[in-house]
Amino acid sequence: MEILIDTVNLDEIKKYNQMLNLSGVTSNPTIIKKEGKVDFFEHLRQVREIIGPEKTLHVQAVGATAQEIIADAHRVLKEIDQQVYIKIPTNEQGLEAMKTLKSEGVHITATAIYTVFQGELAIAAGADYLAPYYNRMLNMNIDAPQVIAELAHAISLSASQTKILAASFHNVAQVTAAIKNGAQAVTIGTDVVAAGLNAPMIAAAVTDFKKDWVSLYGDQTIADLK
Ligand SMILES: O=C(CO)[C@@H](O)[C@H](O)[C@H](O)[C@H](O)COP(=O)(O)O
Repeated sequence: MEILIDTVNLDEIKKYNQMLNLSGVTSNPTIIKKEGKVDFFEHLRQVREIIGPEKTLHVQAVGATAQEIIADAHRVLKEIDQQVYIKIPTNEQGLEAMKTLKSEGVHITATAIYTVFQGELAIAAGADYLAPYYNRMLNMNIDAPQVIAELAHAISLSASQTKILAASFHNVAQVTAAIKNGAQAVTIGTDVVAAGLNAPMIAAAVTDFKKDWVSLYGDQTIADLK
C-alpha cells in the first residue's frame, strides 16, 4: 500500500515524511495556492529535496491543449527532475498528451477521474497512476467505492501496471473504503491524517495507560528502570 501526502507545505512534508512511511507527495494548482505565490520550480525542488529521489512527486500540468500540456511537462521535468509524475486531467486534450508523453517514457498520473470510462481510457493510454476523486464523486452522487472497484478489476483484466492513486478525501472512512475497494495508493490531506490520529479516544487510552504505569513505577520510563 502506498500512502502519499496531498500538500506542498514544506513543514508538513517534513513532519509527515518523518512520521509515516510516505511513498510520495501530490500537488495541484489549488494545493500550491495555499502556500501563496511561491517560486514554483524552486518550491517543488525543495519538496524533492525533503522526500528524496526514491519517492514519487506528482505535479499537475495546467495547459489547455495537448501541445500546451506536453510543453508544461517538458518544462517541469527540466526544472525539477526527470522522475516527476506529470498529472494530467483525463479529458480529450489530456489523453492526447498522455499518449505522446508516454511514448517519451514520461511518468503519468491521470487525474480528475470521476468515471470508470475515464479510468479505462487512461489505463489504455499507459498512465502509471489513476487519480479518482473520492469525495468529489460522492458530491456528484457517483458511487465512488464502485468506481474504484471497477477500475481495479479493469486493471487486473488487462494485466496493466497502472495503479489507482485515490484522491480527494475528506475523512478517514473514505480513505479506508478506497483501499478496501482496490486502490493501491491514496493521497491524503494533512487535515485528514491529523483527524485520524488525534481522536480524543486515542489520547484517552494513552493517558489511562500512563496513569496505571505511574501508579506502579512513578515518572520513570521503561528505559529508566533500574
Ligand atoms: O489528484 C491528486 C493526486 O494525483 C490530488 O492532488 C487531487 O488533485 C486532490 O486530492 C483533489 O483535487 C482535492 O480535491 P478536493 O479536496 O478539493 O475535493
